[in-house]
Amino acid sequence: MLGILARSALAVILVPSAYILFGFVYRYYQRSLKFLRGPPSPSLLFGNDYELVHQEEVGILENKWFNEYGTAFRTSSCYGEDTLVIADPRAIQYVFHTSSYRFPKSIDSQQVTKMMFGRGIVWAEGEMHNRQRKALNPAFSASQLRQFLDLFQRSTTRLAKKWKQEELADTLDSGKVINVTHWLPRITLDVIGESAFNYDFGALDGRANELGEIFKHMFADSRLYPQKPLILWRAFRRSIPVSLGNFLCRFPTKEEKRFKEFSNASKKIAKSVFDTASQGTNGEEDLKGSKDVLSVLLRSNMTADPKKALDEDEVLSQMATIILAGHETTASTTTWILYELGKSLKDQSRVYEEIREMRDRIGVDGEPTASDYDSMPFFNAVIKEGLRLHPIVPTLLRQAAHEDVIPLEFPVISESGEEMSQIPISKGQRVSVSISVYNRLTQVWGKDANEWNPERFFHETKKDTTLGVYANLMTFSAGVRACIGWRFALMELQAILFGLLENFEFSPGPEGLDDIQRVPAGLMIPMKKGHWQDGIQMPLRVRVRN
Ligand code: HEM
Repeated sequence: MLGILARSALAVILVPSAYILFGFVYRYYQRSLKFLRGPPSPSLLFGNDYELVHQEEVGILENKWFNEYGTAFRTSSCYGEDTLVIADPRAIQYVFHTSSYRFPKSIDSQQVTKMMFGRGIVWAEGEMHNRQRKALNPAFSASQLRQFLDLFQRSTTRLAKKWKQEELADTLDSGKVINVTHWLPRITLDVIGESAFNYDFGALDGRANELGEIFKHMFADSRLYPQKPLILWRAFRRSIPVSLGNFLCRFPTKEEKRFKEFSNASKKIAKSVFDTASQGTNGEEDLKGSKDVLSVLLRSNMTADPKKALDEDEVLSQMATIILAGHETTASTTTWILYELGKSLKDQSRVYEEIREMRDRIGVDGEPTASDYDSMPFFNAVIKEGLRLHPIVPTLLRQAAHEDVIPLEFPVISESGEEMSQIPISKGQRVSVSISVYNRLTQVWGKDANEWNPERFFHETKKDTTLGVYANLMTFSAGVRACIGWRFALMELQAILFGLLENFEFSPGPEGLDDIQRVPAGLMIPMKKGHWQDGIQMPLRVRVRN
């Protein structure tokens, strides 16, 4: 009996150890990028992974390494795996535009996105992704989005009113320091509730709701500075056969349970709206007047070839996806733009001048149209510059579906001193695409690429390689799975920024803004140096304009 137990225990220890050892050897010889230069690996077990996810601010290490090794280099990952890190424009164009689905998301990204969003568009790959994207496209067309403009403007007016009546009532002249990250996600959550499925989260009114509670600090609590065992566990799950790794995802870690809770809660809300919408007796007729994303999706689903229509779980997963992808992203981007304008009062005044001119043109009670916003040159240059310097998804992970050769615009020097203008990779190679570094490449954006300078968009030179969906930036990603909501986000940013900057002036509080850090938590979130226990922070002095 003891013999059987001892042998079983030995097997439990030996089989995974042998597997890990085999993985080390296999990866070392088969998927090696040792011909490329890169930083030394500080640990056999963790490679550079631990220091990368524990850096104080997003991109510090990557920037240092790009300066040292060029726009493509190698880092070591857990268990001896090599990762190819790229910020080279042609390489990114090849991976995202040219190769279509040949560089799917890495296994670990897929595992985490499934926990967060279910079987929705962010998780789907290949043909399934193509089918889901086609079903969602009509809901994000330019004409459809123009109908949301009034919602963006109404919500901004409500926030401005709230600040004037509650936060700033007794401080009309001097203003008051407000943590804007407390407010902006509330307005974007309300906007996404109404635009995605005609649902009132009541976040701006401070109404408690299950989703809001789960979401509070979700990224900071679950993705910020993961402990060593968690890093090893995730790396183990991605390096075993996919079906086994996916099976292990049924036993989520404490952090991952938050993602699952979020996904379940948002699907629960979407389900009630979905049931009401799909129980209408007249089907398509009942949905005709509704312009929210869910109604448009259900309408296109009813007319689609049944083989291509989305099933109920897929529809609900899209809603969970849109709630998350569509609210925190826009709120954070607005936060970073206000931060930059708080530091550069000269630029803020210039934007305000444009707003005043627009106000004179449209009258006191008028609201700008989409083309009015687009006609404000400096205002839009500020938005582009904010998106460039602060891409809130700083890195995307991909994995080669086949053996391949990635071309480079800026050749790199190999370990043996040769110039390389392309990089051969094996099937399964992990590729980490650094959006934050590409967006600051001096070769693309000029010598002052690390500085805030919206003017650069007035003197743009033709780029050798064009990328992304907007302003040659990678902030909304690129290619077949670029952000489907980029036009939505842009219009929402324009409406919120116009409304807030017309009513308020933003400046640094007494403690200044030097301590604000861009903390890596999957998304790039602002926190105060030495005050991480206080959560997400962007304290700005807000003064009502006379
Ligand atoms: C400033 C705001 C935003 C930024 C910076 C942003 C950024 C991104 C990025 C980088 C991706 C690619 C993710 C990946 O490949 O893993 C993405 C995808 C996506 N985004 Fe956005 N996003 C923003 C706003 C929005 C909004 C407002 C919505 C919806 C209302 C939205 C919906 C989506 C969806 C559904 C995808 C998945 C697309 C696909 O895989 O085909 N995003 N976004």
